[in-house]
Amino acid sequence: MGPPKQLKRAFLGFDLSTQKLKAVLLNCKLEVIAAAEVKFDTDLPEFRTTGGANNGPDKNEYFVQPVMWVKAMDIVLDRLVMQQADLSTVVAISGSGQQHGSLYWSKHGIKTLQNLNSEKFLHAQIDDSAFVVNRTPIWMDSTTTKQCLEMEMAVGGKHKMAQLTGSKCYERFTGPQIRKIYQKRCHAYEEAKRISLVSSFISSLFLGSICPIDFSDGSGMNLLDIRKKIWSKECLNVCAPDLDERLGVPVSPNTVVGNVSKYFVKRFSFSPDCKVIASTGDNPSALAGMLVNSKWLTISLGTSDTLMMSLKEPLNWEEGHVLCHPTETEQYMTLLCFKNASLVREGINKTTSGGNWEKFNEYLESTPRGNFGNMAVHFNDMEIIPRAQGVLRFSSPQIEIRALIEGQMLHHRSVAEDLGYRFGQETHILVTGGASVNKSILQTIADVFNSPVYTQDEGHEAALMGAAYRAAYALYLQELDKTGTPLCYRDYILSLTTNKLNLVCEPNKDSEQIYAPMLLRYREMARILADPYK
Ligand SMILES: Nc1ncnc2c1ncn2[C@@H]1O[C@H](COP(=O)(O)OP(=O)(O)O)[C@@H](O)[C@H]1O
Ligand SMILES: O=C(CO)[C@@H](O)[C@H](O)COP(=O)(O)O
Repeated sequence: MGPPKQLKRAFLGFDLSTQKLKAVLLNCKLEVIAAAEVKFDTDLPEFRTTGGANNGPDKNEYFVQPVMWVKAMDIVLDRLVMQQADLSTVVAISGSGQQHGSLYWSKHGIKTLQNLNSEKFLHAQIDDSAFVVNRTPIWMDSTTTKQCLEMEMAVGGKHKMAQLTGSKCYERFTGPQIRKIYQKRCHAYEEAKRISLVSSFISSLFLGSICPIDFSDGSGMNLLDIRKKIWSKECLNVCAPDLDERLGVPVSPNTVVGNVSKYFVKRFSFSPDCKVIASTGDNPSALAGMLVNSKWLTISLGTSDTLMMSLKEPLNWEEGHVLCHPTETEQYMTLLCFKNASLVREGINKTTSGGNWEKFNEYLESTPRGNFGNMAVHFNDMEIIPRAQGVLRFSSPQIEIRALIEGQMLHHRSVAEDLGYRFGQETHILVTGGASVNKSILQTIADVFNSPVYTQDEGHEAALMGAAYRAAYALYLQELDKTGTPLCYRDYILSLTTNKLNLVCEPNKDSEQIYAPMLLRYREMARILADPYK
């Protein structure tokens, strides 16, 4: 006799971020029982990505062929099966997707998705013909300045846009990107029957039909009224015609959107009762995976560096983003995103240390905090806040590396402080993402922010864990006796698992003394580089 049925329940989470597709299978105690990943640059070289993206012919143009993500899903599922993962025990699936990217489904693509043949790979069916745009814009793209201005002007200015949607128009946000496609490729826009975000695309694959967009990731589009949680008619009208029918109705991130499609039942032995939950953006998902209260500052060092906090009420920020919260659905979260992040660190690691992070850290640690006042700027790509491009470098590897890491963290702190954040010993910072394994970088964060830095014990990134946790919670809500009062997300997840936090670094005593004057100088440097237009 096997274990009782209840104990065999498993939750499956995906994270389709910039550089990889990751999958994790959790048991009923939310312990990891299998995990797999597909790295786009090396596992799918035929798509010729660098850091998960393709460069377009225009300056600051970035795209991805959506079939790469479909193929990655075939491979990651096979890799889970190769680890003997029993997918028949999965009771709920959810995902986390890089934010803002959009996929444009053809009529044929939607029909194919609804009638998948389980004898074949997904990518052999959901191929180029499933999408009317095969160079799908991703978050790194910043070629929509014109569309941003047009949209802001039409709704009454950038403050009005920010008040309504949580952000002024940003080039990578989906609304301006959709408008650009409508203007430049009008025929393709007309042929697009539905538009998915990367997150809702993940759930669509499992559902076998187009899945709605959730409020939280939907807040990264400049199209959603974040207070009413419906598409803003004003924004839709200034973006592109008949957009509401292409987007569908937005839903709560806790929504059970349906059962897994027959394709997965036949090909991977999923139970026909397995539920598909709306997926969300990777930053909201990271916040869901971190399980800390609203007093914590959370930082993700993925391809982008992001700073996030939970919020009870929306703020009216001039810069940065306010999104609907992914788990406390009446609440909000703040997000600051910096584009020149891991890929810049990786580039400098290659040129100074032959790609060896240990050597990189030796250089970093061989220089004193404050680096004799030397601070670098590495806005290789157009930075998001401020909108600035330009580089200031140093010749010795020791000075160069400390100037880079301190410069990046000073930049993050100065932008956050300009928006009203305050940091100090009472602030607690939890860090996740690929670069969070690097203790020397974490020590620099502790010093520059003058705050203790923690990591989670999971061994897997928060965005990925957040996807599987959210699947478990949405199912709990659905299964709950209608008369019962549900636990909130955090209490429910913490009733099944503990949040093991490791204190990794504490700030040195003289941190504030060293970095306060550097912060002032850094602000000035970033201001000089900032594009005068915005
Ligand atoms: N030891 C390390 N030190 C610093 N950065 C690292 C280290 N290991 C991995 N990284 C960085 O992590 C990044 C990938 O992070 P990840 O969170 O997986 O990205 P994403 O989720 O955006 O695909 C890489 O670009 C790499 O530079
Ligand atoms: O644009 C944003 C957030 O607004 C990025 O943070 C993307 O969501 C990509 O995330 P990572 O791949 O860096 O995690």
